[in-house]
Amino acid sequence: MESKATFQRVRLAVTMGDPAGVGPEVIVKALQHPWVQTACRPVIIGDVTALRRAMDLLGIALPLKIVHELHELPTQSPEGVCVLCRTPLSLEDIAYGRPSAAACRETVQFIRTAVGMTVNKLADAVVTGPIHKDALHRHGFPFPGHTEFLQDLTGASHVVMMLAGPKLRVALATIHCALRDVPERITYESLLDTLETLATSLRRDFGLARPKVAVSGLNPHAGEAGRFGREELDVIAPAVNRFRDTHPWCDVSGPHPPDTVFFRAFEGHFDAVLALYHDQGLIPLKLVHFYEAANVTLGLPIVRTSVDHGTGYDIAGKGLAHCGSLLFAMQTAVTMVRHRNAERILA
Ligand SMILES: NC(=O)C1=CN([C@@H]2O[C@H](COP(=O)(O)OP(=O)(O)OC[C@H]3O[C@@H](n4cnc5c(N)ncnc54)[C@H](O)[C@@H]3O)[C@@H](O)[C@H]2O)C=CC1
Ligand SMILES: NCC(=O)COP(=O)(O)O
Repeated sequence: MESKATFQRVRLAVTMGDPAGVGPEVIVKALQHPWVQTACRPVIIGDVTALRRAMDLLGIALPLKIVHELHELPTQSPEGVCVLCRTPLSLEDIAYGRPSAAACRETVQFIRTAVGMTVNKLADAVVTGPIHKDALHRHGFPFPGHTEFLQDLTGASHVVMMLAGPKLRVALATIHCALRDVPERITYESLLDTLETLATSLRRDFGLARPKVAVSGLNPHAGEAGRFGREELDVIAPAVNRFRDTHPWCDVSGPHPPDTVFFRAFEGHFDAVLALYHDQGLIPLKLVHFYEAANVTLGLPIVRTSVDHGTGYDIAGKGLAHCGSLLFAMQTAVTMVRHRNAERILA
């Protein structure tokens, strides 16, 4: 029989991501970490050929417990690493940096399977490895990325992308769109929706009873009283004021000058910054936390975290990829699951 501590390990459905990228390598490296052995029970959902190739590359021999169907998943911690691999790919299918149609098809199935497992309580959270968006799109994947695919799979009404590191959390008001489309996408209503999802998650998933959220401005110096742009006066400040009035439990402020708000958050003044577009938020985040940050989808009925990096085709197969982001993504998922469980018990 398993000890109580083992029984309470959080079950993570970890997708490999693109087998032609760094996903398999970072998984093999992360699985060796002592924290993984004690705090969680990962099931790797991916391709066993790619996993074995990564182990050979790194000179790391992990005992594998390979299953092909969900009903074969062990109900207790198995000896070795549990891998769910439905259709093994050939080495030709997964040449580094050259994802085939078969690999792209499987990559999407990994995500679908992990979400299904979590929705059906066979896992407590999904942790995703990196996918190559352009490769998947070329093979018919209709979503911009995981975030929108997971929203569709779970029927969530509103989701927000947040990247979280040890000292800085950055949520995004817009995600994958051209810079020229950003201003028109930042509306009073969209900001209120994003703040609602962000603040609710900081409270529920991260245990912050009164989260401090800073909203960034869009223009230099947050518009300098309208001289460098009017979005702050016309849209952002009214939304922040409205949210503050209706959510006394959230300490929301802004719009702040974008050039200093991330530094202030890094110094501990805020729990999260709401950035208005992808690179406004992710450049500072990755500058300070690239090897130790997770991407988190807020607003889903399930917990989902991810690595913060992409497929790294330029280094795939060289053994250079750092596994810190995957480890942090797994740790963040465990933290979120524990907070959600505690809330359920208290409710
Ligand atoms: N979580 C996900 O699924 C993500 C997927 N992507 C996708 O990945 C693809 C490639 O995107 P890029 O912009 O080139 O970003 P990338 O993160 O793959 O690579 C950027 C740079 O970081 C390095 N790098 C990446 N992962 C690393 C690791 N674990 N350790 C050390 N260095 C690492 C690469 O060698 C490269 O120099 C794109 O299709 C993009 O959409 C990008 C970010 C996240
Ligand atoms: N820049 C973050 C990113 O591209 C990850 O997107 P997603 O696949 O998690 O939606």
